[in-house]
Amino acid sequence: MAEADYVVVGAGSAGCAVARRLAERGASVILVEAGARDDRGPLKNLLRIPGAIAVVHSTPQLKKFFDWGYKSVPQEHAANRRIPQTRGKVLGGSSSVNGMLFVRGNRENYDDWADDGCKGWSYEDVLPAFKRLEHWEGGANDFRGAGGPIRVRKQGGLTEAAQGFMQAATSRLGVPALDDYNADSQEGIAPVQLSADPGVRYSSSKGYLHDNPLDHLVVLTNATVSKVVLSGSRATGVEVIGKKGDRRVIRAGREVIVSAGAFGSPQLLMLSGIGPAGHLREHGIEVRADLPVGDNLHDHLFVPVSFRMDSALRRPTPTYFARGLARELFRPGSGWAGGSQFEATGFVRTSHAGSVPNLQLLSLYWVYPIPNQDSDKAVRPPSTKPGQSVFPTLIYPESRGTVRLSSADPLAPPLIDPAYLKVGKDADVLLEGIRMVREVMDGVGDNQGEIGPGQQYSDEEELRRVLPDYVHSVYHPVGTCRMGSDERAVVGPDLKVLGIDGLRVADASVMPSIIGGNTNAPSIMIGERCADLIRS
Ligand SMILES: Cc1cc2nc3c(=O)[nH]c(=O)nc-3n(C[C@H](O)[C@H](O)[C@H](O)COP(=O)(O)OP(=O)(O)OC[C@H]3O[C@@H](n4cnc5c(N)ncnc54)[C@H](O)[C@@H]3O)c2cc1C
Repeated sequence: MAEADYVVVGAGSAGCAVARRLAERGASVILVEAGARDDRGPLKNLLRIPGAIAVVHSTPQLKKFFDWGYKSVPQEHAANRRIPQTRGKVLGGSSSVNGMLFVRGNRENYDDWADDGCKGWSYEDVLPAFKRLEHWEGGANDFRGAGGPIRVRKQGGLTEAAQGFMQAATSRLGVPALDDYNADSQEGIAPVQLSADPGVRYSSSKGYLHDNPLDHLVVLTNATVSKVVLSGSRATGVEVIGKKGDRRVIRAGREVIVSAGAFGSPQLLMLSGIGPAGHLREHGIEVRADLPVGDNLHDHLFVPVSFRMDSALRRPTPTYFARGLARELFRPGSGWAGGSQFEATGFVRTSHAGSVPNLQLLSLYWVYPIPNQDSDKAVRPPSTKPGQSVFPTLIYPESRGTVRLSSADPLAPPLIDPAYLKVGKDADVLLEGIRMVREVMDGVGDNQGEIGPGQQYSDEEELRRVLPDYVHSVYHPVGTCRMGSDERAVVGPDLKVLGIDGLRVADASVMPSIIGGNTNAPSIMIGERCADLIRS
């Protein structure tokens, strides 16, 4: 029987960081991942070349190799849509398939966590981990780190369309042009920062596993953990199902760390008897700890507002993409596919903002499918001519949903209900965001008019009526194994599962409330912090 000091479940953003940092201290570690390797095989370039990810996401035949394939349950307040819940199922997890935007969030987010029962997670507490995980192209300073595993740089070569958006947003919204939104203040507009080198995605697996491999960090792929093995109230290992359906147990001498993500972690805890007692009994699962696992699911939402602009340059056609990718294969980092499709971002205030900006704006050289990506009737791409989209993004949703088991079968997908737009204020913020984007982009550069949602929806009430069809998930689910100190908590501030020894959760699922920005860097930070906590 295989055994290690620590068994880490899930080689995603957080899991790679925890496993690496524990192994660096000399501990034996087995990292168990349900997906395949990302550094071998004929498809590896699709994950390495930054711009290739757009091809993966728009080609179902390719996406199925790297994605769990989840969809939400029908969303009552979002036109009953089953909205895709894309999650990386590959080494690196979602950091291998994401948009590479590197954003820490607002410093107040972490102070709020600390005030909400998460002692040790204030901004001052988490800053050292954020600095340690990165290699920032600008070098180390009071806020940024150098020499860490994840390379971070600004997107270069911005199109004129993006520059026009940035200038108009700063002047019309009265916010500063920022040099670094991951430094002292987030409020303003700036080029995006990417977890990438020119031509190379810096997923968690690339930074923590492949760049400087450690012999005593054993990585198992194509191995799905079906439950945490408990002896009384102590976790002693995990049960793993191999590619051919074979089952075996891997023992953990010291601890099991679950880093299976905001859907995988609650599902695995529930399969192991840790979750809402009534729900577990419905599925015939013996209750080991009655905890609110799977509650508090929340996610960011955006609405693409797209404009026809020749200055956005890129053409969403297969030939254009094939040429761009071919060029990257021979000269990495030399063309548009060596970077991201996202160009600029910003954090601004709607009338609903409290003490921090509550709307993220994101620009990319791309026109989005209309009305959405999951509709059978979607027009994709709506134009083969160049265009720019600006996303007003709801970063502090008030709606809360759940993750539940559909079955006690560990290979069955969980029931994911983000309850999008359940709280009316979430729609109000998005509608105001659309209005702001239209004001910013009015007459900018060579803007030839709005393609989507379209000027036919200029009336506010009309736009409110169709909004449920136009919202997209940013794929930032969090909160389902909430960290805290009260009855809402699943893990304590030390990330230990309450009532169970030798078991921690470390990934986006522990966030008590979502941060104001993209969630990859914070998830890696949680992995780093978990390793710190185990040491102390
Ligand atoms: C399409 C997309 C675009 C995104 N764009 C951005 C972006 O540009 N910037 C940003 O900051 N964030 C982005 N995100 C979000 C960000 O990537 C995630 O928040 C982050 O990766 C979450 O990290 P995690 O460690 O919680 O989970 P994950 O990285 O998802 O890792 C979980 C891992 O656990 C594995 N796993 C699950 N269950 C089991 C099991 N039972 N047994 C074994 N292994 C298991 C999974 O296969 C996966 O590898 C995006 C996400 C997606 C999907």
